[in-house]
Amino acid sequence: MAKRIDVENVNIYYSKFHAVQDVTLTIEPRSCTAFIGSSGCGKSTVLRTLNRMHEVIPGGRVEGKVLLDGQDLYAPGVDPVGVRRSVGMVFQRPNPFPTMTIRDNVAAGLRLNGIKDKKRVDEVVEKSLRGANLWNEVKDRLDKPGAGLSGGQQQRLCIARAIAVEPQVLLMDEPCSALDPISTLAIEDLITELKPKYTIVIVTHNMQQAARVADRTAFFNLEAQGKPGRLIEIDDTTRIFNNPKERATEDYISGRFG
Ligand SMILES: Nc1ncnc2c1ncn2[C@@H]1O[C@H](COP(=O)(O)OP(=O)(O)OP(=O)(O)O)[C@@H](O)[C@H]1O
Repeated sequence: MAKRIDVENVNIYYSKFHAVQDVTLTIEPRSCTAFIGSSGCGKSTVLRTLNRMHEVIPGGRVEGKVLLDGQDLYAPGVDPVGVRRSVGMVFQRPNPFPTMTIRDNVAAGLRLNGIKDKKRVDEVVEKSLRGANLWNEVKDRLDKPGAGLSGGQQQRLCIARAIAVEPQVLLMDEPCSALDPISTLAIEDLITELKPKYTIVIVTHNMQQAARVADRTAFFNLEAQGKPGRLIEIDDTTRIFNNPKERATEDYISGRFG
């Protein structure tokens, strides 16, 4: 189910602004890769090119290739909606559909995919909520609004919603930044549990978090304000944190910069 992602010579623009320059990297399946780096260096922008969300932004443009198990997501004729189905995304702020029940939040994507049979929908809802470690907390209130859950529960609901459609890749853009430490640990545990089945990419400002959950870490940097962000290096997380190849990475990791 999990797929390998190869990013090849990707340049990313917001209208005329060249936001990210010439990124080439590989993201391995059945593992978690963290994107770290100082504010504005393009981590979220790169993340959004992995499921063609960048082009939803007016003026958003991508050059280069993003291959999912060898298939270019940007090749002519590829349907971006299909791409977003196989490459799911969880955002910084939990964003359940506020008026929908917990059950309907998880089932939303299934219905869009044409799965309407109630028994089947209920099975997938339970499996997804169990997968997101939320089932025991919500099984007696599936018909209550998703907005009534705590922030941490809402974020796990969003993860359940994302995994319900069985994506091959899960992108997470600072998924814990709005959460308290206990909820953050719950999400980190969940990432560790999901890793064997998915390709996970997480943007995080929290270096301890990257060290805890990520097998590989990519460090991005800005040469100067107004210049495009660049990938400095990607390597095993232990290597990035203990023995990086590049001076800029070491400066960032040791807090001398950023
Ligand atoms: N919608 C947008 N329109 C125009 N420029 C944008 C837009 N979103 C981001 N940018 C610019 O692109 C660059 C990269 O932004 P991005 O949000 O990807 O960085 P980041 O590393 O994720 O930052 P942070 O850690 O602060 O979230 C920045 O210069 C930012 O101002």
